[in-house]
Amino acid sequence: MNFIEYSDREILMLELADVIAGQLRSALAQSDRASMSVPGGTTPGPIFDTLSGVHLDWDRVDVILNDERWVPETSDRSNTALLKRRLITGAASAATLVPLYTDTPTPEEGLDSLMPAIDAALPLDVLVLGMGLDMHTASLFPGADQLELGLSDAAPTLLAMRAPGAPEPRITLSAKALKTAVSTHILITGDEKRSVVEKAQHLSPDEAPIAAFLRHADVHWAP
Ligand SMILES: O=C(O)[C@H](O)[C@@H](O)[C@H](O)[C@H](O)COP(=O)(O)O
Repeated sequence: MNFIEYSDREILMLELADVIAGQLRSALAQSDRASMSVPGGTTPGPIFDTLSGVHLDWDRVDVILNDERWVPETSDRSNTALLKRRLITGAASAATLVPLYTDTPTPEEGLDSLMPAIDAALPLDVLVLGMGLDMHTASLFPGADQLELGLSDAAPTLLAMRAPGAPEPRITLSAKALKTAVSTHILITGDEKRSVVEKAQHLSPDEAPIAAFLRHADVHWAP
């Protein structure tokens, strides 16, 4: 992994937003459309705030979550609601948010209707991943029911995922779909996540799913 250390979180978020904007611009210079996949959770909000104000041809950009909790947008656990509030707004409101949730009781029932639009937006130009202290990324959790398939070369683009560490059922892009990205950034903060990512380098993806992405990733860290 290429580990990049910043003096504080504010600088990390501003600089990474700038890098991502540059990579989207280059992709748009070479192609009609560009695509980016981003995590939900608590860490990336400030990057979304900055990116949403950046001027680029957002109407040619597809944005896809890495994963979603199977909850409606009214829930404060909804990653879709987070993106609508903090990324798909301002200048970036012209971007297309490719849905990763539909109103069915289970993610398994939503897969078939969501998959075609995600497939159409692949391969990814830019991938941003988060990481949990249990070494999960996207909803590829250690011990998850579909982890083996989610990490395999035979994986479909999307999978439903249930895991002891996840409070609700999830839907996630597979490692194979996420790895289509030209550029991969892993965004982590705090001392605990730094030691976890260092440890993950020496583990296999079935123990530490983040390890599936480390080799070709820039890992961005601030205390
Ligand atoms: O929906 C999610 O939970 C995410 O996509 C997930 O993979 C997240 O990136 C990590 O859990 C880190 O989350 P924090 O940033 O909240 O620590």
